[in-house]
Amino acid sequence: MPSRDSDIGQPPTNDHTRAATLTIPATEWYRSLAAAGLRNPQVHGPARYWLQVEGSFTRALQSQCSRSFHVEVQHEGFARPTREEARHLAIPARQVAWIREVRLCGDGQPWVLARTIIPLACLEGRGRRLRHLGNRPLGAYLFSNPDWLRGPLETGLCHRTQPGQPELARRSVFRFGPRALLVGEYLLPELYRQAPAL
Ligand SMILES: C=C(O[C@@H]1C=C(C(=O)O)C=C[C@H]1O)C(=O)O
Repeated sequence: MPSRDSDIGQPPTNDHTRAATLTIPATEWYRSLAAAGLRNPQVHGPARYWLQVEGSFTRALQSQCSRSFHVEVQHEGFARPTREEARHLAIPARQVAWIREVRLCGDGQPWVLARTIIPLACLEGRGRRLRHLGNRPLGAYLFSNPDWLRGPLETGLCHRTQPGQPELARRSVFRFGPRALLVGEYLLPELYRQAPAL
């Protein structure tokens, strides 16, 4: 079912700066790349590798960098997920979650915008660390613990309101027993319009 992402804490979209284009637009999610491809064949272009890469996305981005990789936190804190996100995670619609929005930057440039919804149940015990990641990539936490398992990857088509905003996205739920968190990764054109990935 198509859904809308929230724009929690984002700068106004009529601000014609690069910062304003680095926001997450409303996105429709599809269960497969093929299903999204019927709507937008771009998913079969140079972005395809990034929409499907398995394992740590951070690792994949790091191997594409020639100089450096870093994470820039945009917003982090307790807030309400969108209704669709809450439904997807099977949490009560009004319950707050820890919401983390970051830019994943390669060679000094933003390549990916990421939005992660971390329900309260994930923040207990060792999960307390999830509130204190700062500029350390979430992937390092998730992939250092083999108990966290990723569910199927969905493909997202974004409704851009400005050039330079992400057009294509991917997301998946990570589960550890009864705990589940939702990671969305929105690809900026700078990532896949450069030299072809692997
Ligand atoms: C989930 C991963 O973590 C990456 C790091 C993120 C963060 O630090 O917030 C968010 C999305 C990811 O692409 C990964 O590396 O696969």
